Amino acid sequence: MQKSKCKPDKNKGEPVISIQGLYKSFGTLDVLKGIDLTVCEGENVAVLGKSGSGKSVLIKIIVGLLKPDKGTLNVLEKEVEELNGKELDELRLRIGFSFQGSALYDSMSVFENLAFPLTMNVKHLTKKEVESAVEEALEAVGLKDKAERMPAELSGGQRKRIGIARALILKPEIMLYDEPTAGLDPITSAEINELINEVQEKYNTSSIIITHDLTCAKNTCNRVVMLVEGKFLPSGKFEELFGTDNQQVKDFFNYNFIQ
Ligand SMILES: Nc1ncnc2c1ncn2[C@@H]1O[C@H](COP(=O)(O)OP(=O)(O)OP(=O)(O)O)[C@@H](O)[C@H]1O
Repeated sequence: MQKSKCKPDKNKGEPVISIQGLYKSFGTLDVLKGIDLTVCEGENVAVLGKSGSGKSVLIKIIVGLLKPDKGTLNVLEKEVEELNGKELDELRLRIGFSFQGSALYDSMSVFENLAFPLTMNVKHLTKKEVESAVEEALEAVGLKDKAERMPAELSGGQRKRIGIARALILKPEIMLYDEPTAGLDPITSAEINELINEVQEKYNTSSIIITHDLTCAKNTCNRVVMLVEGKFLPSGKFEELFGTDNQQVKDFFNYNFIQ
């Protein structure tokens, strides 16, 4: 497959996600109707779209959890549809997923939550190596002192941070954030936005950030794409999209509060 070029940011590198002509339907419901998307190394891209527009379906296709009906999908130089189960698992280890609800194991301490994906996926690590990897991930999210806490003892913002630390523990090349600021107050949301930017800088991750939060999109993303009726509107910097004449974009922006 020919890779598309990245233009938006002069500092950004080669494409790490390249999607062309992607279609997905469920029965008579046509969700994705010819999606093209390129995400470059070190780039943060926000995917906006109203509820039910297909953002999660797109993410699931990217990580191989759903098969597209048509189209090509290249992730980290792998043609996803050609991978067998083992190869898909290997690819997924290079992708960090920050879930909307943080998805921590309630019966495990913060330390155990972070150590778990590491010991499951990397063989022959010493106890000391696991401890130092957990410590580094906790430090990256500013919660080094919370290793012994249980998830129930953390605030919503702290749980989000731990969820991000867990996604970072395997040093992913791509981060997928699903509504990273949902349910958080404006100050905590701003802290999470800052953390997303720190992760991008420190780990040089490329990210897709699914969000309804326009402040999050504005403050964390190099580029914004908007999913409308199964297709992406032309992408651009946040300000370009904000200033557009397109009525669907204007409606979306009018309905979503921006600070
Ligand atoms: N496995 C599935 N089987 C049938 N329909 C599905 C399946 N997964 C998603 N859908 C449908 O596809 C559409 C898009 O769903 P999706 O979860 O991607 O929306 P979304 O944009 O992420 O919404 P939200 O912002 O509310 O999370 C919805 O109508 C949903 O019901």
